[in-house]
Amino acid sequence: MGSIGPATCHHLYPPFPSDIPTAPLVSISLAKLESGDEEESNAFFEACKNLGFFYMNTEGSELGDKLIFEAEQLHGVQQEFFKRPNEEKEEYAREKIDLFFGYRHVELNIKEQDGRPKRNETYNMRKDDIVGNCDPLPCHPLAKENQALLKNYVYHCRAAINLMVSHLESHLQLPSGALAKLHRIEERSGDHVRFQHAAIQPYNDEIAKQGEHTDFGTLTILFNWLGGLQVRLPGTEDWVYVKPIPGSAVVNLGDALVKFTAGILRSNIHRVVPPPPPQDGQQRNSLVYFSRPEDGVVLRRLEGGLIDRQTRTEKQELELTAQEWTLRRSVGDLKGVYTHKGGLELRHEQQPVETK
Ligand SMILES: O=C(O)CCC(=O)C(=O)O
Ligand SMILES: [Fe+2]
Repeated sequence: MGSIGPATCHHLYPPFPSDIPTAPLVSISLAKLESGDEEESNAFFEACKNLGFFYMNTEGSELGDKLIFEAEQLHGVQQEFFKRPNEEKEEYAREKIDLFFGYRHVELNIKEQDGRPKRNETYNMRKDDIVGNCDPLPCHPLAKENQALLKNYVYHCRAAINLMVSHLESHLQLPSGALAKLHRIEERSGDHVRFQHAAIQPYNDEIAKQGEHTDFGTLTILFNWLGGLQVRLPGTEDWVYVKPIPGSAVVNLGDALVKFTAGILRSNIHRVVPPPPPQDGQQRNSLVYFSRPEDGVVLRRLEGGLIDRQTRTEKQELELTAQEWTLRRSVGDLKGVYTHKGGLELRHEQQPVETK
């Protein structure tokens, strides 16, 4: 026991404060899920129903070690990427290459030392390009140079996701493969790796509100080196920080799993705000793997197992394919928050700046 996993660079940043309330995420051991540990699997399912967020502790798992090692490497790549001149990054702007994949920035009302507006930035890299499912979109040279790393990272994230999906199938008493067959890696989907960058900025209520969201897809694997992620605790209006833990990823569930399970599982509302002091003088980068059902999969309740015991609502929900759902949620008419029980809560005032 107590084997030392790959080194992380959390210690290079000021520490996360010890005197603020934090979100009560349970920690689920990847190694125990891999070995089929029943108690751990139950704890995992409870977390998926109750908060929709948990830590995935990678300790003692070979797959986990690979994920940590690669996430640290990609963290270095993203830091280098965001330092590149704006004009260079903008060559891969989503406006130029794709509605959803590519580089995007949002200018803030505050300026860098050189007088240019500060920006929050994202770079979405499509899984299908990385694993070779289609003709790739143009991509930044740094992504090209790190193609092998990105590919390994995608496969390892997907291995962890497939494992979690198989535990979900068994708890939901669905036939083995019922969810997995909607998420085949060789099929086109909205899965992507995202580099994310937030400039040093003061807390702004308006911006914080605009960023409130649920993720659209299946499972999200997130690596954070600084605080800033907040979840709203179920049944309250309280936003609390998620403390980054070296050696653990944060995993959260997306809307697709809520739809498939008629609300058994939870995609919890969350947002990103500036890191809490003493981390507030730092630029913040996070690394996200979003998994989504295959493009053609219609998002609606599945048949069978525990799902059949869920009440059927009168309200006719829109039945869209995963691809339509993502586009309409991100750049179309369905922006807002998908709630656990109540369906889509539209927020028309929300800018299409944060796509999940
Ligand atoms: O940066 C983070 O910590 C979370 C990002 C997030 O929630 C998202 O991109 O959907
Ligand atoms: Fe998110």
